[in-house]
Amino acid sequence: MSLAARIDVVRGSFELSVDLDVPTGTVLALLGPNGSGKSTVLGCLAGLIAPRSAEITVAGRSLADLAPHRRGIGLLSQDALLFPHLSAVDNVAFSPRSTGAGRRAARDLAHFWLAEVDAVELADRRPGQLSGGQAQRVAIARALAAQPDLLLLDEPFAALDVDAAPAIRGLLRRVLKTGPTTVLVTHDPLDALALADHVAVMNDGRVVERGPTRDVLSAPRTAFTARIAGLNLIAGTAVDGGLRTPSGDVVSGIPASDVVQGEPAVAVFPPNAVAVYPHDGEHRGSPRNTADAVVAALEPHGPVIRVRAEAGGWAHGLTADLTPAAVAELALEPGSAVTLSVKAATVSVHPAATGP
Ligand SMILES: Nc1ncnc2c1ncn2[C@@H]1O[C@H](COP(=O)(O)OP(=O)(O)OP(=O)(O)O)[C@@H](O)[C@H]1O
Repeated sequence: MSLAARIDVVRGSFELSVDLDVPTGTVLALLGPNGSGKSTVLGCLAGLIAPRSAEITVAGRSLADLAPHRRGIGLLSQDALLFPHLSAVDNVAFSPRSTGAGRRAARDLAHFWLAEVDAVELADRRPGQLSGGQAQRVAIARALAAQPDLLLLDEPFAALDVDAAPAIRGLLRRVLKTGPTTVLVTHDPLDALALADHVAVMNDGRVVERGPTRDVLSAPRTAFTARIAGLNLIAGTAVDGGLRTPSGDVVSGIPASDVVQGEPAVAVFPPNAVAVYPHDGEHRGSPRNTADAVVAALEPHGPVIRVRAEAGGWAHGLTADLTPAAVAELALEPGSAVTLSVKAATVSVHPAATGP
């Protein structure tokens, strides 16, 4: 059941215009910052937000003029939204019942889906007796028991605590392998990497980059996507063995096979590929990928400290991940003068995006 959608929406001063194609049985992640329009897209697909104009087809069936409950769409949001007065199994049985299944058949189906999400032992509990993670398991079973043609997931881990989220992510990964065509809204690139075949990166109501998840997130072609993916990105023009920035610096790296010299290109590397030295001139020996900079900010980032640098040339805005011990040893603080060094072997060079 493939999805093809072209959606135009106006909400106050916000205008959104996107088109999406999701092949049968695959997962598309809509990735983007707050307010980029991800939930608006889901709301239009589900029929909960009226677009200015929209063409939405699932398996060739046009949905745009159908009421929400006639669209064959399952929606899972951050909150499980179970019926509080029904047991878990009756919550799951509700959708097959409402599409005409007999009581017995609906219960059998509900037990099957509760087993699929490792929640059989929760069958007789009311939602008030479930943890957030348990309730979300039941909600996933309920969404899948309806056998939707299209499944919409709206930040399904956002309301879970850090211990529960990985288990539910793993569970969804398992059930979506053979599951319906799915659109997942998230602002977390990890969710996209774990669950989605393709990703569409949204900013300000537009898709700014799209493609296979791994390709987009490991080799972003726009600064915007690089920031979301947590990577450093330098734009310029491809030259032999790297790229030349607008200020004339050459950044050495390993060009991808589709890079054409003289064409716009981007150099991409992770923050842990950036070495930081005291600014003593010692490391100037390397002819390229070394730059003087000033520490602009230091922020904890999981187990490491992310250092953001300011510089006059190509190194402006770079981030480097250091251990707390290294930050202490270098006595880094905002304003510290440093030298940054990026090994060419860690820098990949790709063609720059030419548009969404
Ligand atoms: N009911 C509304 N009326 C007018 N504008 C709205 C309404 N709801 C949302 N918006 C605006 O639409 C834009 C997109 O919001 P949307 O919720 O789709 O973004 P999002 O990418 O899902 O963000 P988040 O990650 O914060 O959920 C925002 O600028 C928001 O202010």
